[in-house]
Amino acid sequence: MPRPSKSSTAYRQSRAFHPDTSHSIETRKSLRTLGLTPPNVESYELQAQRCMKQLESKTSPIEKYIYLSNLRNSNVHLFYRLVLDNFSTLTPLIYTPVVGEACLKWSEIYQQPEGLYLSYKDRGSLKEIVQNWPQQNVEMTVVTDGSRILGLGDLGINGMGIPVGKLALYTGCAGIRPEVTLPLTIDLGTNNEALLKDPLYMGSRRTRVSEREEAMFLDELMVALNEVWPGIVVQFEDFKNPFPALERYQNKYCCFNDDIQGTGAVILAGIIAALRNSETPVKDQRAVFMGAGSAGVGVAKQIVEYFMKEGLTEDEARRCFWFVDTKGLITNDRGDKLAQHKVYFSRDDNKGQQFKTLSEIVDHVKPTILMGLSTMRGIFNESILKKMAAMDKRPIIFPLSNPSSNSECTFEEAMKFTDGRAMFASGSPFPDYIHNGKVMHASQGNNMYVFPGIGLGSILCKTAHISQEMIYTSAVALSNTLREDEFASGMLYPSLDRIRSVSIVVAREVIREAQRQRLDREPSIRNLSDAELDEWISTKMYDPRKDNGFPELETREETREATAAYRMAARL
Ligand SMILES: NC(=O)C1=CN([C@@H]2O[C@H](COP(=O)(O)OP(=O)(O)OC[C@H]3O[C@@H](n4cnc5c(N)ncnc54)[C@H](O)[C@@H]3O)[C@@H](O)[C@H]2O)C=CC1
Ligand SMILES: CC(=O)C(=O)O
Ligand SMILES: [Mg+2]
Repeated sequence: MPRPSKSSTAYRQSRAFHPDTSHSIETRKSLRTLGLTPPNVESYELQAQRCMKQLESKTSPIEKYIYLSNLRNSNVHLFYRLVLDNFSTLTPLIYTPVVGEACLKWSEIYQQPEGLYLSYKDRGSLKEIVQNWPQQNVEMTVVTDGSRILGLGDLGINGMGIPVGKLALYTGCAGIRPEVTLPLTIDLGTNNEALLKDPLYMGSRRTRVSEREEAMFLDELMVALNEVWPGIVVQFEDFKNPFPALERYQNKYCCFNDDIQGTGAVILAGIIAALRNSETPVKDQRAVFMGAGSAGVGVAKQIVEYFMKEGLTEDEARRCFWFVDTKGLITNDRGDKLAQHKVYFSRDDNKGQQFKTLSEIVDHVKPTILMGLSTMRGIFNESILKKMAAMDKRPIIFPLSNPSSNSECTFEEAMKFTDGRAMFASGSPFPDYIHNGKVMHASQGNNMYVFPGIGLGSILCKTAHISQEMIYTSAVALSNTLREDEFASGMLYPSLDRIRSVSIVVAREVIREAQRQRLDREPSIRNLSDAELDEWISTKMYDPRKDNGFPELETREETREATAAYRMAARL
């Protein structure tokens, strides 16, 4: 992941160069931007103060989202510096939950493309269109078909907010340079009636293509991306049915599915931490999963792997899980044809009984772990939470659906109805809650803790593909970053304020696993110690605190070239 060289090409490729009030007079002179900004040279602190004031003046979350999008598009370095310095405050505005609202309103709030759109009617020419992207070098893309955006359903191309938000976190959390990231939305139609009728909707006005047509489209896309940018890391995001693509591509290209694998890894890390506080041994854990989709199954499979490492056979591990979907508990004799991904966890020990409601299922299973990946706000109601608290001293309760409006319960509900005993993690952030005079902090079990490090590690070691072992390793690495003081205060994940150092550890361990499996193609880092590797990784990370858009240049020729390029990029 090379930093842009000081040459003009790289600078022409940088996304958002605008005259910046932090540029020195010398820089302004050499850029010939003197006079194009107010005269004072400002410190970052002053710029940040103004930005935060403007942000605070916006009264609704969506207005704050729009403000921050405009800032990212007009002064990328200032935006990322602000994000890094105010991570916990700004992440909910650029990612979940507010990105959910942004996607719902995308047709109305649209101001700029934000990424690349490829339509079904473009098939046969995907490579040509991909080459229209103005950056020459792209190393990381997040692609969605918009068919399952968070828990909000099929939003068609309005799902673009998700690749944009995820890639902003790649830059914020893992220092992947913004100009090498590509938000990508494929427009394969939508089955969302309201969108099809909305005159402002900007996607194809057709229902979704068939699974087979989508598969063929993705085949062409993967070839196109890899021909234009060999080795590009592809993150699949928010596909309604993501399993076939993952199976087809995971050993062929450098790619992974965030909802299955990233979520699996991050929740495993939370479970590893929670089990340290549980009095129930691993072999006696019983997990009820509300929701049997890509995330639910991805999470459970990852935990099965962990339980096996803890000494259980695969069958013993698999039997610790009970899955619930819209039709109730998933059993072999329920009478419907199960989707392929549900078969592995389907129960055969229900003795002909069928269980429909979560309440019945909780009574039947007596779970120690309750996972929510169902998009069903409030399904972990007072009665369910009280049952969990009655059965276990420290019940593990993870309402993971996004955005907050879809969460199976809130932090407050979980604390109130379990008398503050639940070990809790949610997909979207929840405010602190005071229970019996003690401030309780909600852990956020969101894949944002791992995908940036997985992507960074994969890019840096130039892995041939992203193996399941690399994903599993990322979970263990994340769990190892939780400090004892954090754990003692009830947190299951490290503080988001040190997400960059967490991402370095995740990236390092991902690289180590790629090296063990000989998937890596960066021999120069094979013999580094962990400390040296961490240092090397950190030198490769974009740091907006050190980069305000224009480098110190050594020669007159470099300055002349970079100036010309800068002016072109800024359309000056
Ligand atoms: N915390 C995190 O990092 C992540 C959270 N998620 C969230 O998890 C949720 C699910 O995502 P996916 O599994 O990818 O979606 P999906 O569409 O593949 O699966 C949803 C599952 O929920 C079940 N479901 C829906 N309504 C139900 C009801 N009334 N009763 C019982 N089950 C019901 C469906 O049958 C399906 O099995 C979404 O809200 C998503 O935002 C997804 C990935 C990561
Ligand atoms: C976080 C995430 O990937 C989701 O909710 O889909
Ligand atoms: Mg997702």
